[in-house]
Amino acid sequence: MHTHSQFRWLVRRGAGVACGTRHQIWAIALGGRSLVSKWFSSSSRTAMVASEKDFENAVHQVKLLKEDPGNDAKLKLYALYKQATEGPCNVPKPRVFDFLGRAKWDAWTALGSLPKETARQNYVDFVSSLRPSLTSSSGEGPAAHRSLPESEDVVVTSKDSITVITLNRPAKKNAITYQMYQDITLALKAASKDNSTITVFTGNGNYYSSGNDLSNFSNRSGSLQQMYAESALTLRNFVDSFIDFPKPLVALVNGPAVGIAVTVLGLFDAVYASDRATFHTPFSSLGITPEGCSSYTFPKIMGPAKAAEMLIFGKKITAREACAQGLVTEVFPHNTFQKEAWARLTAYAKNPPKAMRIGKQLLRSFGKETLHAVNAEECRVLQERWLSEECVNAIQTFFSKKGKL
Ligand SMILES: CCCCC/C=C/C(=O)SCCNC(=O)CCNC(=O)[C@H](O)C(C)(C)COP(=O)(O)OP(=O)(O)OC[C@H]1O[C@@H](n2cnc3c(N)ncnc32)[C@H](O)[C@@H]1OP(=O)(O)O
Repeated sequence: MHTHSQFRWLVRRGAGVACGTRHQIWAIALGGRSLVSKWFSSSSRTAMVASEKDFENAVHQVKLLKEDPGNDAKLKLYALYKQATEGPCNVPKPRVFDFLGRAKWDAWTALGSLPKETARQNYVDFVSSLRPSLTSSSGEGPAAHRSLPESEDVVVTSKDSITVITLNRPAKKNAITYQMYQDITLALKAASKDNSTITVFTGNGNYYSSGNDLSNFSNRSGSLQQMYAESALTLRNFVDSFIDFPKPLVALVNGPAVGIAVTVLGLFDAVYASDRATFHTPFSSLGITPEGCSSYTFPKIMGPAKAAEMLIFGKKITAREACAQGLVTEVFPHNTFQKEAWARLTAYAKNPPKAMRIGKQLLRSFGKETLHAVNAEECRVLQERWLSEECVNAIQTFFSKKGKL
């Protein structure tokens, strides 16, 4: 049996505007029914119908809000979410002193019999009207020595027309937290629009990354199903941002790489590795399954047998083996790795940026639809695996210090 304390999820930021209970973390000043009616009379005219995916994405975007959008907006989001997912208000009116409950109930009730599809579309439209404040931490424009101001764990800098995204949790071997998935997604979105020519990924310290932070699956209240659904969506958006990245994307693998830090390498345009790097995807021993589109890219890159050895049997390979199998572009001696790799990148970054971008498009765009489908399926399967006894036991074993790789 799983207990909630085993799985309490570490969410550092306010999270779901969409969920009724989470709204209670906001001190909502009373909006009143007339104000609520005004919102909906203006937005219910929309004729388009948002897809489930658009809606899920909008819900996810709201969780990434960097700024409080204000009480009116939060009530509007709440009401539209409830209408889109449950239909017309179906709960009793809260008591008079339950101000917050009343405000929410009023907002939802004011939507009357608005169809679910229309509410979904209005939610998506409204979220996109909030967008400027959603991405404020990773701002666009010239990439002159900027970093994500709120994130110490994912640092974005700029050098010689190259945007560098550095995983910066060396004490934890650059394990990727739930927040870091979101920060990286935002950093890639920003890098795709800034004036850099190439984007580079690397790690600070002796590890490139130990993959998913295994404490992402601990200490969270709420239902497991909801937590895993949110995680699957976050993962899907994270991987989508690699699939869709429009400029040359290069990994500088400075040390061992584990799990998702390895799998997404199949979506990079070049992978330069130190000879101290190793590549390990211990999914089966963790009771989970491949992600990062590796179930598709790895067999294509290295052939099905070598891919199975890594992804199913969890064989750890050296940088030289990874190079021989086509996952790594070139290996450098550790002592000269930074110097040699950066000399190469600085020279490449002087190429005409449009030509590089269009060249990448030609190489990659035809497989994109398949990659998105693979990503969706891998996330769906993982969502089920996270609930499995095999996975729960593996994570417990890691934290009881018996189960190191
Ligand atoms: C939500 C989306 C999910 C996406 C699905 C992704 C799947 C994956 O990525 S699967 C791969 C997950 N990663 C692992 O299983 C690696 C687990 N870590 C280890 O086995 C070892 O830590 C090591 C081999 C990577 C390094 O061993 P060692 O050199 O002996 O260093 P320590 O174990 O002492 O590590 C120092 C410190 O860092 C913590 N830590 C390292 N990796 C992780 C991690 N992945 N998650 C959480 N914490 C990690 C480790 O616990 C130590 O912490 P302290 O004891 O507090 O110092």
